[in-house]
Amino acid sequence: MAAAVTRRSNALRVDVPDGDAVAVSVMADSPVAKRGLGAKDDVWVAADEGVMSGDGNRPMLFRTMKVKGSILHPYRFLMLVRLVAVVVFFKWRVEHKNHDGVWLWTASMTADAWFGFSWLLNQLPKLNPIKRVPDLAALADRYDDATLPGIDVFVTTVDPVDEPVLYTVNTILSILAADYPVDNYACYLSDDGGTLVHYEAMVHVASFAALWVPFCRKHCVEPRSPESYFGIKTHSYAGGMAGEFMRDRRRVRREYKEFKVRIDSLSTTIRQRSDAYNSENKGGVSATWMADGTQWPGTWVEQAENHRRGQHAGIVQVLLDHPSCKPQLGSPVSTDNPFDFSNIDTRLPMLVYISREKRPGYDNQKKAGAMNVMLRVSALLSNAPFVINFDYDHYINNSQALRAPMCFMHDPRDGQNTAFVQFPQRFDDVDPTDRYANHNRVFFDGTMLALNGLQGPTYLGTGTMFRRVALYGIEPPCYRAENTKLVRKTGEFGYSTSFINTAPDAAIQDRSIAPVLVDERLSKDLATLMTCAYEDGSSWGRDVGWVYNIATEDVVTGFRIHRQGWRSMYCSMEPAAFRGTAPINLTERLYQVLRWSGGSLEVFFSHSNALIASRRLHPLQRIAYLNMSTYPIVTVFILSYNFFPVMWLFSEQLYIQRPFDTYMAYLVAVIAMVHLIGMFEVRWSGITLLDWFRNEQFYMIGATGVYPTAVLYMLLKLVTGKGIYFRLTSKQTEACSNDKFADLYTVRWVPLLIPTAAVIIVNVAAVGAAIGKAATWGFFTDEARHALLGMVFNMGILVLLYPFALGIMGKWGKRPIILFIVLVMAISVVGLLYVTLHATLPGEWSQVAVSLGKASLTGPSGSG
Ligand SMILES: O=c1ccn([C@@H]2O[C@H](COP(=O)(O)OP(=O)(O)O[C@H]3O[C@H](CO)[C@@H](O)[C@H](O)[C@H]3O)[C@@H](O)[C@H]2O)c(=O)[nH]1
Ligand SMILES: [Mn+2]
Repeated sequence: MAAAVTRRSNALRVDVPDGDAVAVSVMADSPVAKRGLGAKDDVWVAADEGVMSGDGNRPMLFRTMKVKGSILHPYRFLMLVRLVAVVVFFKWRVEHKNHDGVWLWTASMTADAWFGFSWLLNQLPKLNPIKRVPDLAALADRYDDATLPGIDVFVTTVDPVDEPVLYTVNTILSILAADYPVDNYACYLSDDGGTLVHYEAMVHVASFAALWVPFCRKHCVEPRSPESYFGIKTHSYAGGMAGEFMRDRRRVRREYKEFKVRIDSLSTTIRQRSDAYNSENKGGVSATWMADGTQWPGTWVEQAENHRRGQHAGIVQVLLDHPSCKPQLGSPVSTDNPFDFSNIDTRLPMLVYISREKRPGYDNQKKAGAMNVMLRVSALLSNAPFVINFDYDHYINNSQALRAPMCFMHDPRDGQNTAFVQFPQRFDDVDPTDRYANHNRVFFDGTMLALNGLQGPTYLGTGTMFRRVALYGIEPPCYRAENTKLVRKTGEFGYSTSFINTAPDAAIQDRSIAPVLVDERLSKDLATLMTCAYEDGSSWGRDVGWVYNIATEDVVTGFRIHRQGWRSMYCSMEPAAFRGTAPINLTERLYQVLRWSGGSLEVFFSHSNALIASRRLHPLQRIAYLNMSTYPIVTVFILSYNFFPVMWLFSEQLYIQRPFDTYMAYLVAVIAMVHLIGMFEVRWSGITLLDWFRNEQFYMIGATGVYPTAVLYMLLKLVTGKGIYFRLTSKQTEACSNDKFADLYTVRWVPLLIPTAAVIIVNVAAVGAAIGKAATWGFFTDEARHALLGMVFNMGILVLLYPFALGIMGKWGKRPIILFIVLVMAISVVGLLYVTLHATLPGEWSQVAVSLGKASLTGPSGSG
């Protein structure tokens, strides 16, 4: 297998222009081989790792990189400078209290204090970014395939329509074809919808995999999700059988097309079959029938008692048995087999379909609940010491990806105390300019590398490998007494002794998977573990497994693990380990951010508040979690500032702070410094300026509409005690239509869009009013200058909200010029209106403002 690890450098490049015609050209170097370890880097340098810890002959399995001094030192220095500047600014403001507008002054002082504080929370954890690169060659030297530990792979899905089955089957195929010893991992699909569609899709997957997986192995195909693989026009080919490769590829492609047709028609097939059975069996219920003529135990097409979404039995089906430990070579070419797999191991890893029991009256706890059931069920079937989880739409993009986390878990330095390895999330099918910052690079390449230098990245929900015992709530070895019991109190893990008995084995980190026989007793045990009632009175959802009652189960589950003193690692690898899809529709994207921000606040008001965590939490990690659970609050102040220009419409001049010019100078300085620091972050995280700018824009969009909603929800929850209902993020609903980005141009109006739209209107009006004022007073007066300075602020907001404006224009958004024309027209109308109204009713005008806010109005003479 070492051949797969050290790739050949003499690769063939196969161009597939169109259809089945394939052209091959020889390339000097495969791009895959070039990237990775040896690449020269002008930002990251190897950290001095001193003398190797642990026993001298265990090699280090990953390399640590830090930001080189010439970037890091000025970056840190700037943070300090800004801190001082903010303090000085604050002091100055206190010394220059605005006596004739005290309320406004006090409010803005409070806002600025919060801005300063939250900036500090956000900035402090970024003092020491660290990148870690797994060394797969070192891992291969140390562990041959037989000694690599077992892995249970979990995939979750709910609805075959909202979460298109095609994504799920590709995810599963990429897992089955991964480059990891096939008898040492198992793949589980949890289907929370309990539909026959998913089950039969898995039956088809199991049979198509018998072709797809050997094909991938034979020709070292990458990536191993067929949809992405066949979507790529150019392939680097690392094998020596170009001609055969092209023939095989063409055939597999044809088979894949047929496979897709079968998948697409599943719901029709099932409906037709069921109709046929149901008409035979007149008078009975309208059941949904399986291919073998039995009734499907899950949900039915025509929902019925015990067969509906929230009410059905639990199901476990082993679709592919655990393979034997000896390779099974395929057969050579023959009349009915066009593929030569005679040198290829054709075994497939274990594949299991699960749908947990659903009963009315039980909160199913969404993804967290599903994960916990998988954790228990897999314990009886494979009980691997490591588990990795994926959302239905996140496939393995780099077939080596399952090996990489082992470099961290088995490293002599802190491997034993590493609870999970998080990978960055990368996305396909995002519009080229990434209008809604779906790639989230600032977060994945900035924030996470910063945490990596502390106690480790947070758990992000998908693409994460866990140590099973860490999920069981066990403490890390560094804080664990020699013979700690795995189960601390009776009932903690629930009442199944079969399950509890698996725990000690799960703790053996080198354990491989031993096949089990699913007999009647085991089936009964599995059924018990899947019931809703199983968790009653146990610690599941709190101290054991994925954490419940928080809209974002991921951050809080990671937090519980960090709180116990475990660390985590962020794994950077090229090509990206996994890839997924992201919602490119504005409304869907906002709902996603709403869930994240609402979930964050819920964490703050729960027993998972970072302030009360034990001392095992790294001090800066604590600050990071504090930041993560309070960041939406800032919206209260941002929104107030954004609506503040309303005052400018009515008053001639209104000062938050005087002297106004000094105030502006300070303001510009502290804001500029934030962005200067941001530029350093752009530099060390390696993102583009566009990534950074999109992030700024989307932050403002979130802060005007989503975060306020999240804060409101949180207040409601605190008052009423009722949790938040968050719906599933549906992605790429138009995946099958001709326009790949059609979703970008669909507007779905929801109340969530209103506040941001209002902010846009207010600020457009304010720009108009500013121009109107300047025109009334003459452009070169002090007053006009102030009005125009304010206008810069309005324009800034509008630039940040630009993607939102495009979004609500729907398909008109394809022609941004329309937006500019509307903008200019709106500004002119308001400007003209101001001039005319000012000329006719100047007196009452100011009265309105006075009554509105008891604000101080400075007469034309009162400039600052
Ligand atoms: O009752 C449920 C609801 C969801 N899911 C699965 O959970 C995953 C998350 O999906 P979704 O709820 O749509 O959230 P996303 O916004 O797509 O996901 C991001 O945000 C979530 C919450 O922070 C994380 O759990 C995810 O891993 C992360 O990718 C999907 O695979 C779903 O199939 C279930 O299994 N059961
Ligand atoms: Mn997802």
